[in-house]
Order: sequence, then structure tokens, then C-alpha cells
Amino acid sequence: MSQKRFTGAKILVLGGSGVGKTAFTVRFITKRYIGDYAPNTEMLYTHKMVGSRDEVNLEILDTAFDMPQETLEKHVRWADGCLLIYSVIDKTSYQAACTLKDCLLQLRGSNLPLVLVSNKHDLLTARSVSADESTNLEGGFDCPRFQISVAEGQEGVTQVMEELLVLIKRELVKALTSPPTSPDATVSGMEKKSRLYYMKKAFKKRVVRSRSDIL
Ligand SMILES: Nc1nc2c(ncn2[C@@H]2O[C@H](COP(=O)(O)OP(=O)(O)OP(=O)(O)O)[C@@H](O)[C@H]2O)c(=O)[nH]1
Repeated sequence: MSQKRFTGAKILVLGGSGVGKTAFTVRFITKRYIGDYAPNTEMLYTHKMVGSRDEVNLEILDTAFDMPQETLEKHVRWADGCLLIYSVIDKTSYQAACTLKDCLLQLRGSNLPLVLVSNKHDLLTARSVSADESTNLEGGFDCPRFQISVAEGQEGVTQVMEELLVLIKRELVKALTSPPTSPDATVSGMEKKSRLYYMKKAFKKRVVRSRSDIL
């Protein structure tokens, strides 16, 4: 993520096979729904979002579900924020999302900006993931959830991305304003204090000495 100003972000798109990761990404970038893509391919997209005040350069990594664990871990460490997608008509994709969520928690803790997306809500009559299960998936993360249909419209996709960018921005501000927490930082803080104390003492001594010189 770019420092000081929010000028760019790296977004990771994760989810089980065939949940609509590519459809989502392409819909967001081109505003079009394209039905068929080569399955299981990883692709890095770049996209410039031009707002009223500034530009944000996004890198969006659309992943393949069957990537090796090592690759997954590398991607998770790379990301500023993550979209975790599952399909409401596919139970295995829900289970995959649960596993991926545990991996995110383990590698980045609960402060990785994350949005959960339940996709294919145009096919709700064939639903196989219950509303309760969707709520459970959130456990461990304080993250927003969206129910969308990439096939049916642009609105849900835009809302998801806007929400994720808000979370990423918030995390950036937090990182820039919170004091360093490492033990080294505490020691150097204490060192600074004691150095200041001795400087004050030395300064007082010199003032007293120079007064007595005058007298
Ligand atoms: N009905 C419906 N179909 C969708 C929706 N989103 C995606 N699809 C379809 O689901 C299939 C898989 O979509 P992809 O975007 O390729 O899914 P993916 O997660 O990238 O798939 P892999 O890369 O193979 O893991 C395609 O045939 C899409 O057209 C949706 O909201 N509704």
C-alpha cells in the first residue's frame, strides 16, 4: 500500500472453484458480465479508479482455487485487503471459504481488511448454504457481508469494492497514527527520557556554575 496518502491498494480475490471470482473482477473493471472464462487461471489486473478528488491504482489478483499452499500464503501476505467469495448454491464453496478464512486469520490476524461475498443470489431457489452458515463464516472477523449476483447487476459489485476500499483506508490511517509497539521502541523511548533528564541536570549545573562565576 502506498504510504501517507491512499493512492493504491492490492486486492486479493479468494474463493472456491467456480464461485464467480473472475466474473466479479471483470464486472468491476469493465462493468460487463461475461459468462465464460478459462477455469482455474490466476490473473493480476490493474485498474485506475478516478474519484472526484484523487486517483487510486488498484492491483486485483484473481486467484485459482487449487493453488499450492505456499502460493496462497505468499498472496495473503501481499494483500492490503481481501474479498472472500463463495456461491450460495454450492456447499463445497462455503466449506472452502471457511478453510480460507482460517488461513487468513492465521497469517494476518483479524485486522486484514476483509469482505465476505455470497454470490449467485439470482439462483436462490437452488440455495444450499443457509443464512446461519453465512453468519458463522464471519466468526473471528469483524467484516461486512454482501449477498450479490454478479450476473444480474453492477450495483452489488460496486458496493463490495467500495466497502473494501473504506476498510483498507481505515487500516492505513490506523497504521500511520498508532505508536510503534515493538519492545525496541519502548526501550528507545525510555532511553530518550533518561537522556533528557541528564541533559536537564547538566544544564542546571552549568547555570549554577556560571552564576557563581559572576558573583
Ligand atoms: N447464475 C450465475 N452465474 C454466475 C454468477 N457469477 C458467475 N457465474 C458463472 O459461474 C461460472 C464460474 O464463474 P467464474 O467467474 O469463472 O468463477 P471463478 O471463481 O473465477 O472460477 P475458477 O477460476 O475456475 O475457480 C461461470 O459460468 C459464470 O458465468 C452469478 O452471479 N450468477
